[in-house]
Amino acid sequence: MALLELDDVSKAFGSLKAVDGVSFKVEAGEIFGIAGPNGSGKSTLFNIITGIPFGPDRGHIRFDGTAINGKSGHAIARLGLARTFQRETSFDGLTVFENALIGASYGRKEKGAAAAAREAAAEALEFVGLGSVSFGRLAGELSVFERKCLMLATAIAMQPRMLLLDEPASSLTKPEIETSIGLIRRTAERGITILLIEHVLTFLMSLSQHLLVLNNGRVLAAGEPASVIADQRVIEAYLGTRRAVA
Ligand SMILES: Nc1ncnc2c1ncn2[C@@H]1O[C@H](COP(=O)(O)OP(=O)(O)OP(=O)(O)O)[C@@H](O)[C@H]1O
Repeated sequence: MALLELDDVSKAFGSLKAVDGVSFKVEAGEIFGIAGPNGSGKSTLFNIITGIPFGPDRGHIRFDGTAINGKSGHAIARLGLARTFQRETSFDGLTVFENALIGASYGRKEKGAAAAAREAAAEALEFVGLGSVSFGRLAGELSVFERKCLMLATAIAMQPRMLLLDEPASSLTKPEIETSIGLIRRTAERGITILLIEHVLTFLMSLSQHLLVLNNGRVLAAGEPASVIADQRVIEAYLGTRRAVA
């Protein structure tokens, strides 16, 4: 059984069909990439999967067999589905550690939860390379790359089964993108299934086992990444020219 399954999912804003009859499955343990031109519906798709800030108008979404469409964002997160955002989001007036602790504390109610949350926050920050600045820096003082790492750490500290990453490479330099690729690969090696939206095609190609391309809210092509980017419809709609693929 797939970990995440979308069946004929749609979301409209007035007459604009932002996501239009999208179906796909993500298997446990894989990195599944989603590409598409600006405005093709990628972020809306993440919004309706996570219920933040809204669910789909129609269609079915199942996470590990449980129907999640119509559930609140909190309920979906508690099932083990975490996300990051396209823009770096953090509580800028709190320390790096306090930010990660918010993620780590989420939904924990067991005995010793506070200590376990602190341990999870510290481990996640160490994992993304922010261990040394946990207490000495406010989130608002971090660079764009560090803020993206903090978002990732906060999500990992929630100990999710699946992580939705919205354009993790945007605004990063080439060396930062390389570091980010390694980090996402190692996140998957922790057993976290990853659904990844990205514009940077090389980023998607080097990470994804499956690739899906959206255009005008619909699935244009899906499957093994090399064959998807060689698809003439994808080249025309998303990349513009054959040269852009190389
Ligand atoms: N809350 C909203 N209200 C109205 N229209 C919206 C809303 N959110 C998205 N849209 C529209 O839905 C379409 C899909 O937007 P979406 O942000 O999902 O695309 P995207 O593929 O993520 O684009 P980008 O790569 O530029 O982030 C766009 O036309 C956008 O303007």
